[in-house]
Amino acid sequence: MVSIDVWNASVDFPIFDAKSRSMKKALLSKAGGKIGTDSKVPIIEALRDITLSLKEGDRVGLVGHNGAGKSTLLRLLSGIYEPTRGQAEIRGKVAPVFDLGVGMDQEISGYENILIRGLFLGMSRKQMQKRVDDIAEFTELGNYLSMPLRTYSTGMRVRLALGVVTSIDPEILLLDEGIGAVDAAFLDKARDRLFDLVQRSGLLVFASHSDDLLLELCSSAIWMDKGEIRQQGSLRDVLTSYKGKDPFESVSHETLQRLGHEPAAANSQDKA
Ligand SMILES: Nc1ncnc2c1ncn2[C@@H]1O[C@H](COP(=O)(O)OP(=O)(O)OP(=O)(O)O)[C@@H](O)[C@H]1O
Repeated sequence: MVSIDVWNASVDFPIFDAKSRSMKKALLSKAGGKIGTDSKVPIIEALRDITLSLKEGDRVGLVGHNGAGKSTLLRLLSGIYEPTRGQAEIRGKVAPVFDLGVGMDQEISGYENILIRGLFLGMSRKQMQKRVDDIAEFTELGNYLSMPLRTYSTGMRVRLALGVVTSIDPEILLLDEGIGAVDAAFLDKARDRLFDLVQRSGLLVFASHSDDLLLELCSSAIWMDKGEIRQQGSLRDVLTSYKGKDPFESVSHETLQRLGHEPAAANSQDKA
């Protein structure tokens, strides 16, 4: 059974090269996590006293301002970061998709990168070999797939990375917003694959600043604020508190249609 449980977890980052007064002062003036100044070394408290319990079937959106702790929380939930205090227990195989380019090698071909990236995301060699043709077709990269990755444009890299990421079968899928930042035309093409990916993943946590993507992929949400959970609940409730207005008022017409909400009906309270 897939699940993630976190009890009173905190993640601190000591900044060893920020000893001078001016640096401390500069750090103190920045937005983001709290900066402790009790010790000689400034400490950024990226996460403080996080308690949450996620189970199979959960589709959780992570929202919050820049530096609120969303990426750090994703790394804690993936097991990449150990809590400085408290505990985290992760049951299930995690596919962390924080940066589309991670796990790619410049010197090897697109085909070889498909395999390597798939292994990195927890798939077996056999599973990836079965998916190669489908991924190749999706990317529309043709003969380029036999060329080294360093010959690709940025957009071509994104196509390849997105093709691989949307082909995996994750138990726990942790997505950072980068995936929403890809070229709009290609995202349109990738949308169905992304949706299918989320459908077949056991548990999703998705950090994003895009209401449209959150509404399409998530049903509940966590609002992070200065390293703490400020609110947790249904996606619509959390987004309404965070943004100060109902997200259905500003979401695009296309998204409303995809969600099966006509604009006129979307304002009624019983739709969620
Ligand atoms: N490796 C690190 N070393 C030091 N401080 C860090 C590190 N990673 C994150 N932080 C700090 O932790 C806090 C939370 O950062 P995090 O990246 O989790 O925020 P975020 O909510 O994902 O922000 P954004 O929306 O801008 O991506 C910030 O104050 C940031 O400066």
